[in-house]
Amino acid sequence: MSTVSARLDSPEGKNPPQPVPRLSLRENLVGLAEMRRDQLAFLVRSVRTHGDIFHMRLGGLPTVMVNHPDYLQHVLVDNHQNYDKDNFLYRATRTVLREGLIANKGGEPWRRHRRIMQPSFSRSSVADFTTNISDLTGGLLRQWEEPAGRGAVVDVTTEVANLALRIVLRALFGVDADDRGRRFERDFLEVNAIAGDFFRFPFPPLSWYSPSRNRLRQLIREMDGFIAYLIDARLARESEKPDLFTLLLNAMDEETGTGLTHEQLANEILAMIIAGYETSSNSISWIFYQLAAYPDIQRRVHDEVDSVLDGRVPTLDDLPRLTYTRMVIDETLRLFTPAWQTMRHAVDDDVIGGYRIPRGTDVYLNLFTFHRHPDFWPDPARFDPERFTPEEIARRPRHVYQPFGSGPRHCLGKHFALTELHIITAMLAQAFHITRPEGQAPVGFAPLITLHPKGGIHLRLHRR
Ligand code: HEM
Repeated sequence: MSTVSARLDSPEGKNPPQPVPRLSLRENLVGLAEMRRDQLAFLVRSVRTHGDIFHMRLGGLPTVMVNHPDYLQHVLVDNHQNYDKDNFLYRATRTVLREGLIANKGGEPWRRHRRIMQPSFSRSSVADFTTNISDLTGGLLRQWEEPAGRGAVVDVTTEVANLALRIVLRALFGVDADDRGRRFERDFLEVNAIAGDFFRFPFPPLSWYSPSRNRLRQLIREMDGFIAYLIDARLARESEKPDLFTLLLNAMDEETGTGLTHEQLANEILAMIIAGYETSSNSISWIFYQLAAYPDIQRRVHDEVDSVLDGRVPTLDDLPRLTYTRMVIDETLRLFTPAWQTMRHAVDDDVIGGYRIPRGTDVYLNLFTFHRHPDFWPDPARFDPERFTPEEIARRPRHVYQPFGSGPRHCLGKHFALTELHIITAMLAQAFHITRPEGQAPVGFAPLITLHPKGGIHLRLHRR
């Protein structure tokens, strides 16, 4: 255990809080260059060298990185009132997502929107979406039969991104994505790359005029155009039952008696779509990749879906019995956490694990390094679904695993996403045996604002 973790043993208040250990000027300068070259390697090396809490310059800006479960619990849950999203990462993200739920700074505007949207994402509401998920997945699997028949390699990442976008649009707003959906995906991937670069090296500012900043503005305009098109399409027809769109449209602020403005509505829709398809589609890509990489694990998933489903399309009631499939999903979300980094801003002075956090500090939480913490995950880089048996889960402190975050700002779409991943993985396993193309180099990470497979995942499908 690192010396920094050991400090947790001394109760706060007994000893005066210490300043957070700082990287030297030289380490920060080397780090700035290394971060641009290979952000993940830099972060992994930094926590290995400096422990669970340290002050560093992230992209040149002062930040405190925390990497211990108790520290994340403190920031996200126990003292969450002291931490909002008025920080470097979310200020940059707000350029795209504006004041939608994910990037919203916090406080009453966030609470009000969360209250409005929460009921549509409860476990029972998600049940209504499952048929859409299995219908749309069935459609993609049918399309894949032809390339599978001739042994072709499929661009899984692109196809699955489109599937996840269509699922979120259909489930939440009742409309289908046409070619505009494909364009939106391409636009957002480019936005994600520009924003990821900016996070590594925040110059020039996003508001400046330079080729990449102009391009960003153009992409945002195109994405806004897509949202306007969706809203118009939705308004043009009656919905049989109240959907999220209707709820948002009719939402009233009890204090002022006013609803969401057109602009706020559009911002929420954009945020929901991006949150809803980007992270899920990356997860599905990585799940497929891991199944192809580990034939024994894939065989166990095949056996499970065959015995539980016996050829049927999975329903919500089947999911609790697809336990091994779920363990594969959980382990994939540990190692390939798509929403891999977040930040908070200390509103007031605080103490984390005996260290002083002055008001105004940006705190960086990185789930990529966190989910590889060697004190909690033996042989952390190894892919091993057995870590998620009920016994193993019970043996670990609860908050060492949080692909969906925790506290009041945890993922609104967690049940939606897990249901989606479970159904899609089970249906894929029913239909295909998947392999990696011969001689394919291992797929690396592209650390954008979300964590992508570099170059996408391409796999060979074989009909079962
Ligand atoms: C595997 C898929 C997903 C993962 C790993 C994921 C992960 C996360 C994480 C870690 C956060 C918290 C970020 C923070 O604390 O700063 C978050 C927030 C959020 N997620 Fe997800 N998410 C996924 C899918 C979804 C889906 C499908 C939706 C909606 C359809 C969604 C909607 C949201 C929203 C609205 C927030 C912001 C909540 C708030 O600030 O109140 N997510 N997600």
